[in-house]
Amino acid sequence: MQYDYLIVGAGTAGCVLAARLSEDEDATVCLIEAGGEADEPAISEPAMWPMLEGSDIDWAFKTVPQRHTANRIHDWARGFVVGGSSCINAMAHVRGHPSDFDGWAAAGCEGWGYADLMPYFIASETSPFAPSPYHGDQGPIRQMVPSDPHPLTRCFMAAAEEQGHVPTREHNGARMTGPTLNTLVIVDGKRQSVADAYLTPALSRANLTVRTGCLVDRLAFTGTRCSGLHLIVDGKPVHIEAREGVVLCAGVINSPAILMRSGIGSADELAKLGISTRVDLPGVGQNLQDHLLSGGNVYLSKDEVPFTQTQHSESLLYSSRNGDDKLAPEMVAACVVVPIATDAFDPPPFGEAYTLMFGFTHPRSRGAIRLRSADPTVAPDIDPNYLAEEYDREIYIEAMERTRAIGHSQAFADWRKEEFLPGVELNTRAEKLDFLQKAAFTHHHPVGTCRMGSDDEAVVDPALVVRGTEGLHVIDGSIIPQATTGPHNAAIVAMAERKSDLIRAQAPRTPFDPRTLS
Ligand SMILES: Cc1cc2nc3c(=O)[nH]c(=O)nc-3n(C[C@H](O)[C@H](O)[C@H](O)COP(=O)(O)OP(=O)(O)OC[C@H]3O[C@@H](n4cnc5c(N)ncnc54)[C@H](O)[C@@H]3O)c2cc1C
Repeated sequence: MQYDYLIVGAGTAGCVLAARLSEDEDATVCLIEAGGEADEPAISEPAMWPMLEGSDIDWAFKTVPQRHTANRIHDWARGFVVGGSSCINAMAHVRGHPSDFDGWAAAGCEGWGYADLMPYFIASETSPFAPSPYHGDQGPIRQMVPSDPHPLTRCFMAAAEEQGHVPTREHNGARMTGPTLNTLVIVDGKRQSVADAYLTPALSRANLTVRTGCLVDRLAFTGTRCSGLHLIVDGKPVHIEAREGVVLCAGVINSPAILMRSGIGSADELAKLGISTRVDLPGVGQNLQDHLLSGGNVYLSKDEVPFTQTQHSESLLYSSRNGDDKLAPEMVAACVVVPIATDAFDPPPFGEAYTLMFGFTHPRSRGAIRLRSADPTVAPDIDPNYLAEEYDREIYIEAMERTRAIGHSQAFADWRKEEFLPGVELNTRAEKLDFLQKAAFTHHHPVGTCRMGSDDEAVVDPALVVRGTEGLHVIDGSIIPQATTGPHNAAIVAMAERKSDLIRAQAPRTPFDPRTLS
């Protein structure tokens, strides 16, 4: 079997690539996915997303015990289905702060600054905020803002304002900082995955093939050129060839794992597993970083809490220490209309409590993905190294204190019966940290393990080609050099759009910064 392009992974990035590359009728494209079709009905029900964790469409990864979170093992969900993690995520559409992308560009990722990506953010969306220089109204990703917000959502935004946070119209426009309603990827009450938005409309093209149930083991090479893939299909090895190139879109855990199984990684580490080195690239799998949330600041409610009309979390508050929106906000808080706690605590029953979740946006701790075996069915070691850096611990404590102040505000007086978690005075720094170590959980935003850059440690260059190879591209959350302020789905879509232009040798869209208009 031979195609022009092989795309590994039908997740957020893979669906965009498959749709864009197959626009060229002369190019044959095969999209290869380990999971199955997205036929689980709960995928499209926005309120059901927490139930998808641990289900058949989740890879259900686990971290190694985390030294700085009470030696707890953290569950890491990742979509194992056409649509990937966009089928199981919380549907929040947050681009990130302009300085996130400008920081990447300044660090050697030429072409990936805010102005470079803005035309792609705009082209990828149909926004309720259009017309606006910040937004588009013709793109595949259709968004909404809750029209009848949950009563606790309204309280949260009023309480944040009471605490001095100036409201903002939306998170993806002129100012990110401040309480506002979440922009959500929900259409007519149903989740719109990136597969729904990009892949489904392209499926009738004769030059596009989607193969599900195919686990990519490793890459095939002719010299330094990546020329195909070795797959496992129904337990049997299958080889498939690429004339033009292979695009890895297998996500933050599996893209580096596939590279390492193919001999691209640290020569020393590969040798320990009996894998011969093709390219000695020690950066593969390194630079793992993730946003931590906390479950949390939980309150017992005076009245029964109504069930969500969307996905339980209709508002977000990004905030910074100095209130200056020119810099990326360091903290995030959200009002979730159900009780949320880790297994270190017994949460109150549904309907009787709500949660103010909080976290920090720019972790400095770095971890790694490491292969445990050359066998593709063995999950790698996942070590995010949570809270290893002092800055992360300090900002986490600050985020908790600021969020508790919001929770104790007058605006919540009609709902707040009592604080359930932490629920007691945490006086010393050690007490606060002890609580957070037990309450920490992932915000589901790991990135960084095939970092792009121009330096020797980078895995891909700014064209997103794996260093030391030809015809081998990576585009997914793994290439992000530093986490953005928000979740990453919107940024990965925009980056995948731009990468599609690069692969097709089309000139990238003209950079545009709407801030220069005001
Ligand atoms: C529970 C949860 C909630 C989240 N909430 C939000 C949110 O509200 N907003 C937001 O912006 N982001 C959110 N995210 C994060 C966001 O969904 C991800 O950052 C994004 O989808 C990642 O895209 P990707 O292309 O990097 O990888 P993925 O979408 O994970 O795609 C990778 C694909 O590759 C396939 N694959 C992997 N290995 C192989 C292999 N060896 N062979 C074949 N196929 C393979 C996988 O099955 C998968 O389909 C959330 C994530 C989760 C899990």
